[in-house]
Formats: sequence, structure tokens, C-alpha cells
Amino acid sequence: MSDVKEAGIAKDPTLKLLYALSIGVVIFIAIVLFVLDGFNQQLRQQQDVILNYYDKSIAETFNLTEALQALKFELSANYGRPIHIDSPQKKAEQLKRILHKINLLQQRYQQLKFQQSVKRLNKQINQVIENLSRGELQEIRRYLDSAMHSARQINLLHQHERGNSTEQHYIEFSRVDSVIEAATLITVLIGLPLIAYILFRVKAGVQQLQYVHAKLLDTHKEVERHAYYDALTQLPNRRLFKEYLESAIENSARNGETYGVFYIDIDNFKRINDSLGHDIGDELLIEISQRILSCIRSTDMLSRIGGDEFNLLLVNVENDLKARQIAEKIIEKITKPAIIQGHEVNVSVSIGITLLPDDSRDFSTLLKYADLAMYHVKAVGKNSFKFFDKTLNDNAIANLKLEQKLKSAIERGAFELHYQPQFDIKTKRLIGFEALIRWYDDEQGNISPVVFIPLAEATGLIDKIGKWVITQVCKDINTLIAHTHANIRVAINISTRQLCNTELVKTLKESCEVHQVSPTNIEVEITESMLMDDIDEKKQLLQSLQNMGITVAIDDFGTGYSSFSYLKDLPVNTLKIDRTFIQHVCEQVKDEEIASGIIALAHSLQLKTVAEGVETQEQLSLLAQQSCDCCQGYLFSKPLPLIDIVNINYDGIRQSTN
Ligand SMILES: Nc1nc2c(ncn2[C@@H]2O[C@H](COP(=O)(O)O[C@H]3[C@@H](O)[C@H](n4cnc5c(=O)[nH]c(N)nc54)O[C@@H]3COP(=O)(O)O)[C@@H](O)[C@H]2O)c(=O)[nH]1
Repeated sequence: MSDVKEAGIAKDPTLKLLYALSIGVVIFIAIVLFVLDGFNQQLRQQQDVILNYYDKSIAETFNLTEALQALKFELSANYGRPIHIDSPQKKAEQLKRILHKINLLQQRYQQLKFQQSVKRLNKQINQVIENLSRGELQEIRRYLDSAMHSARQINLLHQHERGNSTEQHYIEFSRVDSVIEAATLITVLIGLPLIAYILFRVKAGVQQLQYVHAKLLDTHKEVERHAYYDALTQLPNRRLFKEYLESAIENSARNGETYGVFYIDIDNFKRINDSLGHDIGDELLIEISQRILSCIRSTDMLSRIGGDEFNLLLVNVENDLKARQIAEKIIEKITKPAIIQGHEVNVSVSIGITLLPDDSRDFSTLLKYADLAMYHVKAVGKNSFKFFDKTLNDNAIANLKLEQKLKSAIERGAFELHYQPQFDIKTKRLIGFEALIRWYDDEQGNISPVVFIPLAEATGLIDKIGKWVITQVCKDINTLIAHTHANIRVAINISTRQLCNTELVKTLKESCEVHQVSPTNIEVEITESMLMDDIDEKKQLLQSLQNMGITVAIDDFGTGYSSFSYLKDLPVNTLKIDRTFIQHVCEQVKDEEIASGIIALAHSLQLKTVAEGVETQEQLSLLAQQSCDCCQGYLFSKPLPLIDIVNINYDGIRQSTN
């Protein structure tokens, strides 16, 4: 992440390349121009011929040897220095050749009328010059620069001696290399604007790239923000917290640094959210995050890991005391009422704390410990904190967690009822259904009632769950009757706690009234073990139910109480033979005897029998032989949701059991 922050254009490889290219292009053009210019100059020097002065009389009367001698004389006379001229013969040969050419020029020149413009003359002469070689041109130039000039001096000297003057013609001509000139012109006219244009384009390109790069950086930052930060509170999210905690673990291993890991959960947040609305819930989360932030240092790290849960990493926590002080401070700040959109919201948090490296050096374990400690706080009353303690055993903690989930499931109404049909063995008729609760948890999937019902009983949560089951059954009964065309009974499982509470009768009565259900369509199932204590009160309660028309069945019969004496006193209608006896009823004589014993006992007390867990035709046949009254089990149907159970063709089942 820091790389990105520091990243500039200078570090961008594409921009770097472009810069290098632009500079390269400019340097290249400069070199080309420089070379071209030098080349031009050289050619111009060699090929431009400036005939400074031409004296007609020289060409006609010139005697070179004499002229050179005169020149030598004149210069030494004028400047007082002797002039040494090497090999005048050789020079004379050269000059003769050149003069021959010049004579040619001159002849041409003489053929031309003097009235012609200098421009036209130049043109004519240029045509001649073009036929000269570069070496000849150089020689002419050298000659004209020195000898001609000197010759003129000589000529002037002669004139001076003769006292007359000679007609002089001043002619200036030059040969221009059009290609070179054109190149120079192109260089100037096109090259410079081109360079300017290229530079402009490069600059514009660089600016564009800078803009795109800045945009990309922004986008990158935005993506990064989403990936690492919580959109609501702007706090680091779970991912970033993980990275911090992992580097804290490394630091701790390297330098022996100590840290505190907090798991913070807002108490009853869902209730606040549901009752006051999500907007207020969101604002509350922001408010809480601010309050927690005000309790910690900038080196500590607070993260929202989802929903109403926060993780906090405290740096340099040498001992419990420091973490304790921070936890107390957080709790104190959070419990102060918050005014959100005009509502006074009272909230508290539960905090679990674990210490790095004392408790663990492992990321997941640290979080798990802090989480477990936090759940413990929740279970024992919330609005507090707890350090992880190895005595918190996993089962207890798991239960605490499940309890929290169960509470939340009750609040959300996350349960469903499934129904399992029961049949009369003799008539093969559908006689009713057993209602069985189902709970699907997003994290754990289906949680069996074997797991959560005992916990619900232990924690008192069964009151709410039981009430929900009764209400739901009453809602569904008329649908079941309508679809099955039978006057069925639905058996509801009642827990010990419910049976100790007169609320049960009231709830059943009210539900029947509200949903216009006849109590005669309801059966309650209780277990033997529920009847061990306070039998008189329970007897009374069951009697009240029976008086309403609700029948009573003893569930799991044969697995619990050792004495059957209670049976004769209690208002009971049915004994359900436990599935464990039915399971091996065909193979194990003892199970067969128990089953037949229960059936005989029931019949002797004018009670009906229902065999649970019938899975095979053999089991059904045997139970029929033993005169068992009713049965239920996978042989007929598994417990199914209402929508499926009403679509079963019960006539078909009846025929298949024949
Ligand atoms: N207080 C409440 N207790 C409830 C409620 N709903 C269920 N329960 C109790 O939970 C225990 C487990 O129930 P469950 O997992 O639903 O299992 C039931 C059936 O699915 C299962 N069954 C039925 N037929 C068969 C079969 O052929 N084979 C087979 N392997 N299992 C079968 O048996 C359970 C029925 O048990 P019982 O109640 O004893 O008749 C269980 O003790 C439920 O009572 C509730 O709403 N409240």
C-alpha cells in the first residue's frame, strides 16, 4: 500500500519510457540538424564562388611570371618584408589552367551585352561554374582571393605608371547548391516547427498521462479503500485487521512486543436496529466507532469486522492492567446515552480480551479466544469485559455462542415447522401429524433440535420457542385438515419448563381461538422424565388440557421413568413407543418383547399406542401383529414442511401399507 502512496510519475515505467523517447527524439533531431548544418556550411564554402573582382585587362595582358615578380616586389616595397613565393613555375601551371577557364568565362561574358542585368550575367556564369569540379572551384577561389587581388594591385600600379585607367567590371557571381539550400530551408521551415510540434505533443502526452495516472491512482485508492476499509465507519475492515495482527505477531516474535486483542460486540444491537430503523442503526455504529477511537492511541488499531462487531489491537500492552483500563474506558464511554436523529439510544458493549504473546501467537487462535471471552460476557449479563481464560472450556463457550445465536433466531423468527404423518395401523388411515421444529443457521446450517432444545430449556428460551410452535401449529392446522380431508390431530412437543407453567394452557387456548382451531385437533407430547417432580401440579395442568379437548401423549415411552404407577393417575391418552425399541424390533427379541409389553400395558390402561421410527414393512407387520394402534416413521414419510406435507397422496400410502 505504501508503494502506491509513494508512486509518482518518475516511477511509472510507461512515463519513464516516454520521457526517454522524447528526449531521444529531440537529441536525434538536434544532431541531425547540427550535422546537416555543418555539411551545408562546408559545401557552401567549397561551392560558393565569389568572384570579387574581375579586371578585363588582366585576362588579356596578364603575364603570370611577371605579375608574380611584380607582386613580390610590390608587397616587399609596400610592407618592407620580403615575400617568398615557392615554385612560381608550378603555380604558373596551375594558374594557367584556371585562367584558361576564366578566359572561357570571360569570353562568355564578353559575348553578353553589357546592358544585361547583373542577374542575367550571374545566371550565365553560374551555368559555366556548374561544369567545374570542386577542386577547380577551390583553386579559383584561392587564386581569386590572393592572386587576383594582387594582380589588381599590379594593374593599378601599371595604370598609375601609365597615367590612364582601364575599364573595370565588377562582377559577383556564385553557384548555389539548390539541394543544400532546400535542405536548409526544409530544416528551418519544417524541422523547427516539427520539433516544436513534437515537443508540444510530448508535453501534451505527458500531461495526459499524468492525468490518467492520477485518475488511476485515485481509482486504485478507491478500490483499496473498499478492499481494506469499512464503507460505513471508514474503519479498517477485517482484512486489514488481519494484516495488522499478523505483523504484530511477527513483531512480537522478533522484538518481544506485547499486544492486546479485543473482540467488541454491541449488546442488543439488532433490537435497536429493528425498532429504530437501519439509518439510526448505521449512525449508532459510526457513533460507537468514534467513541472507541477516542479511548485509544493512534498506534492502536480499531477495525469493524462486520455487523455490530469490532476488533481492536492495542500496542504495547505489558500487562492486563493497561488492557483493563482501556476496556473500562470504552465501556464507560459507550454506555453514555447517544442522541441519534432525536432519539436517545442507550447501548452497551461486551468485550473479550486476549493477550499476544501470553495467550497465543496464532492469528486464528487469538481471535477465537477474544471471541470466546466476549461470548462469556454476553452469557453472564453483557456490558462488561473478560480476559480469555483457559478454564473457559470449549463446550461451555460453544453453548454460550449457540445461546446467542438462538436468541437472535428467536428475534428473527428463524424457525420452521416440519410435519410427520401418523397412521392408524388397522385402518391405514392418516390420523394426524407430529410437529417438529427446524432451525437453519446461516453459519452452521441445520441445527438439530436435539442440540438446541435442551439448551433452550436450560436457558429459559424454550418459553418463547414453545409459544412460537403452538402458534404456528394453530396457524397450519386448518390447512392440514383442508388438504388431507381428515379430522387430524397435530402433536406438539412440550418441554419440561412449559409443563410447569400455567401459561401453556392459556397459550393453547388463545391460539386455538385466534386461529379458529378446535382443541380436539391438538395433542401434546410430554416425556416420562417430565413427570418425576411435582406430579400433582402437572396432573392438574394436563387435566386442564384434556378438559379443553386436547389429548396427551407420553413420548419416548420406556426410556425414562422406572415406575409406571403414575400412568394410572395421570390424564394421558397415548403412549409413544420409542424409536430405539422399534429400530431392532424384528431382530432383537428383547425389543420385540418391550414393544409388545408397552402395547399390552397401554391397552390395559385404555391408552393408545404409537410406534415411532417405523422404517420397514417388516417392522410395520410385526407391530400390526402386536396390535399396535398407530405408527409414524420414514416408511411413510420424513418430517416435511407444510407445503410438501399437504401435497402427499395419503390414499397412496394407505394402499402401499396393505
Ligand atoms: N420441545 C420440543 N421438542 C421438539 C420439537 N421438535 C422436535 N423436538 C424434539 O427434538 C428431538 C429431535 O427431533 P427430530 O430431530 O425432529 O427427530 C424427530 C424425527 O425426525 C425423528 N424420526 C421420525 N421418524 C423417524 C424414522 O423413521 N427414523 C429416524 N431415524 N428418525 C425418525 O424422530 C424424532 C421424533 O422424536 P419424538 O419427538 O421423540 O417423537 C425429539 O426428541 C423431538 O421431540 C419442538 O417443537 N419442541
